[in-house]
Amino acid sequence: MFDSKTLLSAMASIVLVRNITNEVIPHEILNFVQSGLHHFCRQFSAQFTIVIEEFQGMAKNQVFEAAETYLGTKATVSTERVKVSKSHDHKKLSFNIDRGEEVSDDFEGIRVKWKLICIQEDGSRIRHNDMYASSMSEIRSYELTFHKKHKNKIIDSYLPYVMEMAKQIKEANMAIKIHSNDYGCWSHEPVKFNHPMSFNTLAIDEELQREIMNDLDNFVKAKEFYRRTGKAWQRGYLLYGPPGTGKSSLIAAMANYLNYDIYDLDLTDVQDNKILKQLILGMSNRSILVIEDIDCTINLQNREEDKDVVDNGYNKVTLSGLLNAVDGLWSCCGEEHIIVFTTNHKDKLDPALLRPGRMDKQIHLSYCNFSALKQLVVNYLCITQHELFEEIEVLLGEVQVTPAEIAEELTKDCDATECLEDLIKSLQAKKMIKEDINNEENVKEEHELGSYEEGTAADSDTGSNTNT
Ligand SMILES: Nc1ncnc2c1ncn2[C@@H]1O[C@H](COP(=O)(O)OP(=O)(O)OP(=O)(O)O)[C@@H](O)[C@H]1O
Repeated sequence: MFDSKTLLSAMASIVLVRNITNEVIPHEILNFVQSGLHHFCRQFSAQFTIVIEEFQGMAKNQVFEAAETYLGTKATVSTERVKVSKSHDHKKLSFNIDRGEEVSDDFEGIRVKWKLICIQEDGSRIRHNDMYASSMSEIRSYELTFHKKHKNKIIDSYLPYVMEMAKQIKEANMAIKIHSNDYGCWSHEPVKFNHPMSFNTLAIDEELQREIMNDLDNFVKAKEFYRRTGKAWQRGYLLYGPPGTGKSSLIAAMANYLNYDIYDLDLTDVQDNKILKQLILGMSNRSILVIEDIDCTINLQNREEDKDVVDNGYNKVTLSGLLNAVDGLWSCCGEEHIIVFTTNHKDKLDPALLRPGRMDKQIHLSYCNFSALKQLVVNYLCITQHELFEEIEVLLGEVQVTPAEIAEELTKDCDATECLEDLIKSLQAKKMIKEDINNEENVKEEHELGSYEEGTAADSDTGSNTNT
């Protein structure tokens, strides 16, 4: 056996020979010999390697980007070293494999190996502990290695799978943004959408909630359906109901559920139809266009008035312009668009806006029922049961109260019982007002009826007199 001295001197000799070789033999010749050797060995190898470089000319290689994202989810499992980062735009931490690290993955029973290779422009490899390697001059690539016999499967199925998975991971990790329009274009710096409303906290009828969620699920999966039927991949929703019944809250829950950006369009700030079209074209895929209080938006009530609108030179967006932008030829330029109109007065809208195909789903958000109340109590008071529930349920059947009004009562700074007692008092007060109004109306009706009867009695008296 070797003693440690012999071993040390052997290693020192190897290093010396390597250094001398590196210095005496020019770099180009060394590279040539190395690659020749690799080529020779590859002929006898059962392995096949695909190289995925970071850049394709000046442009980023999308396969590299996808691999980077996809491998981030594998890195924490199968490597000993990972890089971690988080950008402002991301919801969660991102993991990446480090230089020279290897990650294995299994696809339909095939084992593949990924390795991140970093090479400096002079051709030397950078390892993860190369502290002084300049990142500016490094050329990165992934090597994907697997058994030769799986070549077709990896190219035809595995790589597309990696691309698709990366897309999904990216979309799920992107923070939602809310965009607003200003001077004819979307703001350059959209705001991070931090609205916490979700379908778990939204207080609406359970059945309605299930229906909406199913509708959204089906929409997201329906790419092939829209392609087959020749329709733009978009869906229109009309949310209508009194103020404070949760129209904006539902939009927030939809955006959070789908992880879609929101484009909040203020039509009063859009100068004409052309700009409106540009704004809609400027939306990204997988997003929700929101036009709130459509009934209050000037000049949109009636298509007949379009001519006057153009003439008055003030706000030139017309109903036809809006309808064209939303479902005309240009609407097909984007994908996965949801368009939401809200109104407190559905009856004021032009029927053209409501026709099937434009507003695929019309959702009535109404006053609070008992199931919605229970959700609000869970949200605000963190309780699911209370002895006062029975009384509240009866009162909710007798008065109309919006979720917003109830939320206000439940956010008062007191304990659960006090809050519910206050809520009962406010419901009783509403009930009394309603009864007073009803009484007044009854008295008025009786009075009118009395006058009418007196009048007809007088008429018939006169009539009989005349007849006689
Ligand atoms: N269905 C609901 N579930 C939970 N909270 C609700 C609901 N409806 C209203 N709220 C509460 O009331 C507030 C106002 O509701 P929201 O803005 O969603 O109503 P809206 O119907 O859009 O009103 P408006 O027509 O005035 O725009 C919300 O911030 C939320 O706190």
